[in-house]
Amino acid sequence: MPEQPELTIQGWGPAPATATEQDGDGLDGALTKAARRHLTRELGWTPRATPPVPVEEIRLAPSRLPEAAQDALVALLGADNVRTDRESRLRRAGGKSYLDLLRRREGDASDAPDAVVLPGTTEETAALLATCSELGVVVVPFGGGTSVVGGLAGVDPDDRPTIAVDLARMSSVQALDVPSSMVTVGPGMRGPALEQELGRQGLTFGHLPQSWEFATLGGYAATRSAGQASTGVGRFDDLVAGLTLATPSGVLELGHAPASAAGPDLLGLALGSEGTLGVITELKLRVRPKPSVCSYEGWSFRTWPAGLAALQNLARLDLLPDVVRLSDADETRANLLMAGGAGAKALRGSLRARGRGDGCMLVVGWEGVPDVVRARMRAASSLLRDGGAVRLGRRVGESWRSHRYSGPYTRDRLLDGGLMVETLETAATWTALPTVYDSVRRALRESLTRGGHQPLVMTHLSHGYPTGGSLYFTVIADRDDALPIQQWLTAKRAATDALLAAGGTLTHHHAVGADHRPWLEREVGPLGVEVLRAVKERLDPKGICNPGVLLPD
Ligand SMILES: Cc1cc2nc3c(=O)[nH]c(=O)nc-3n(C[C@H](O)[C@H](O)[C@H](O)COP(=O)(O)OP(=O)(O)OC[C@H]3O[C@@H](n4cnc5c(N)ncnc54)[C@H](O)[C@@H]3O)c2cc1C
Repeated sequence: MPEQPELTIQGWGPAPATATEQDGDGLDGALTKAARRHLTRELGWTPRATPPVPVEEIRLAPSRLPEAAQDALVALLGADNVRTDRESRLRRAGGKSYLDLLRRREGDASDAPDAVVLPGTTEETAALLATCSELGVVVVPFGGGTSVVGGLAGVDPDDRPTIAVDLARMSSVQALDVPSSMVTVGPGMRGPALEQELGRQGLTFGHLPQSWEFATLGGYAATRSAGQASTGVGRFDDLVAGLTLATPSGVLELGHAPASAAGPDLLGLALGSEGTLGVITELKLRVRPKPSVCSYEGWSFRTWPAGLAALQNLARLDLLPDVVRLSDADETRANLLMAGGAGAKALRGSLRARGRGDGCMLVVGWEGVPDVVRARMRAASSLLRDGGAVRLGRRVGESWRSHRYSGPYTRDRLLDGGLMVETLETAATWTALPTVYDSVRRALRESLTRGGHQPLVMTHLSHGYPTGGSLYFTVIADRDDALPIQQWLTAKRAATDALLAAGGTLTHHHAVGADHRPWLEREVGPLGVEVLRAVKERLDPKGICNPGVLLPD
């Protein structure tokens, strides 16, 4: 089993996230002077050190796992693979949403599992699920722990003991079928390790979400993730050729041939099942040759509607680049202020000189063989110019590419400095996108206005499709230190109601989890919920598989 770094308990990254106080306000230089000025002025925020409590002070209740149940699990998996120690339980407590981070930073680990178990094979996992079903022990599959929708909350209406099933022991490549461009992997494997193995054969998988360093392949399948290059390579669900799902009622092997007409697609039931039907124990994934050319560049539109119209036109003609990321004016300004340095200053100056203000930045990326990349770039560039865009060049594209995993590290520092920072996402048709954009921004601004100051709501469109795209909102506000959880819950409720009313989907790639499940019926209808419930009842009759997520109460 390859060693993979553990994710820190109270924030992001492999090292313990403790607030360092070099400049006295917890920010540790995470903001440029210009960005700091912008945030203090816009948000009415006073930078202040609000570090997390020391990890030793996080409150953890004693394990409720009965001794007989623990003995049964040890008999199945061996003592090393059944853990009830403090550190193992704390590391599997919840995910990495803003609410998760707030709780952990305040010293609350009430959502920690009673034990952590590590099965090594599909057979062991199936036996584990059957045993837990008999014993009435709730099972929460645990991949990388990067859920941002409360997917690991472990809430059980019957308050039964809960174990986290960590898939870390199943994290290697099991087979590589080069002629069929298919790799078989364990669900606990992470992207960097997979890319390293594939790279030796001149291959790549290419699924690159911002959580890439820590999230697992099983987690991507269970949540229907989308990576930054999904416009080109497809969503994670497009990349799954088959999988094995161990359930309390037996094992399902799904997806055999490259395509099939043998009835409805059961593979689709497992994708996005968020641990409610069982544990994904093996994945067959589509891979492709490593691109010989990767070309990233920046463009600028005068306005957000002009950018949307140009992307819609590219989508219609099947000319969307592999990576597409159009930032609105607020996100563009914030990114330029955050970038600092001579390059960003010069760029702002040049845009202003052309009378475009900061504009709306578009980052595009093309990958593949040189002739094809060149032809696609030429055709798309001509349409972007026709749509009013000016080319900013490769430096802008490469700068985005080299910083694309840094956001969550910066977020920890902003939380240390007294800010609220969270994201949410949706997708809508090209027709509905402008209304969804306006409605969600309005809802967030109205619900988070404090002391006459509105929050900063920054948006980008990424993940383009022929029929529409995904909108990703980042919200920054002065934190209400007295009621921080309530502050975000109010805003989240308002934004979710707004996006559904305007025609957006409940979630484009973060999944439903515990946080979105009250709205699932509005997305799939009452009959849709009943169908999902019926499937769960057949596969998991005792309701032990992650009961707190996906399906509404
Ligand atoms: C900073 C940050 C950036 C992010 N960026 C993106 C992004 O760009 N794109 C994106 O799509 N998502 C993103 N996410 C969300 C998150 O990374 C994804 O949802 C990811 O797919 C979760 O994978 P994981 O291995 O961490 O799963 P976990 O968080 O461990 O689990 C997520 C859910 O899946 C279930 N599960 C996990 N493994 C299995 C399994 N083997 N079998 C059955 N159920 C399982 C869990 O029970 C849980 O309900 C981001 C999250 C963070 C914190």
